[in-house]
Amino acid sequence: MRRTINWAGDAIEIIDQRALPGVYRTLRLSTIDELIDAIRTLAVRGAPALGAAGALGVALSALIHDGDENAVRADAKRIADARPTAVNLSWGVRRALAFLPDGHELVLAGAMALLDEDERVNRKASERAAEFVLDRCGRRPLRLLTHCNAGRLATVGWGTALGVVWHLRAAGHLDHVFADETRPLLQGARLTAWELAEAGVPYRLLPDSAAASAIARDLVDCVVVGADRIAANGDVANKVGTYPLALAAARHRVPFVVVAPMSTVDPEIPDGGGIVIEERPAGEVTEFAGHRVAPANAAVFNPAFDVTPAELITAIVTEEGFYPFG
Ligand SMILES: CSC[C@H]1O[C@H](OP(=O)(O)O)[C@H](O)[C@@H]1O
Repeated sequence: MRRTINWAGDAIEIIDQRALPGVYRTLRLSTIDELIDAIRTLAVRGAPALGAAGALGVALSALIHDGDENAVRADAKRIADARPTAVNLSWGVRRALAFLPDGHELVLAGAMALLDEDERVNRKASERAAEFVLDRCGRRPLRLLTHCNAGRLATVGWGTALGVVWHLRAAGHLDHVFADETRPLLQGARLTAWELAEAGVPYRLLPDSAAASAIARDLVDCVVVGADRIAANGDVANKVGTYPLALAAARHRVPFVVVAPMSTVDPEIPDGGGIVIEERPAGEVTEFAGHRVAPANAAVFNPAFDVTPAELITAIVTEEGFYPFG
């Protein structure tokens, strides 16, 4: 299956996620400005995919600026600053920068190693999470609820939360998936539903505001989501709307499981209070499909993420085990 992001000779190639589900197209990003625009407009998105974008961005800059390390480091900072919440973006930039003194070829090799590692790590983390879900919920056809898109489109390949779906489906233990549409950019309706349909997995799309009712009405066996930054104490930043899901799951004793690679853990941040939450443009809320749905100049609160406290999370599952360790 095609990677969500890859190197293509002298440019970065991505699946343009803004166009899905209606149009499947790829974009070639040949400049740093094109890459930064793709990150900011969510043509490429999702923490692990952003890690790959950061690493490949440094490789592209090293190719463009051939030996001018200061120019590459300036580009690297611009790339890392493109979106503040997912730790993977700056992590991917740092991983590639470590090879800068060795020249472009080795920077690219370092970036490609990160891409190769991503799918392996996601398969391991999601396999571990699927086993946890079966142990907790029973080895029977399960009804999962997920939020936003934490599938292969959010990673280089395979996915994190949706990686659990692939494992459970293969084992015969999946009934269906409830997919939150995930306003305002509709990653659930546009991307998760598209991935599930492509894979032939039964799903039901729901408004975010209906998710707590689905849980309250005993329609959900387990909530499984991804993450963008995990603080040292296990507080999790993820797409806005995750925190209320965790509240509803806790109230109704439904397991709430976070699946993420260790690269999404930020040990430098002691708790969720230190995670920078990206604020996005008002137009994402006041317009829908190009039509204004609110009064002109309406004041808007549009955080792209929220923080779920560790005490509301049943398990954070990584390729290395259950975080926090010990
Ligand atoms: C597997 S990371 C996916 C994670 O990233 C998404 O945010 P965005 O679409 O803004 O990049 C969302 O928080 C997902 O859970």
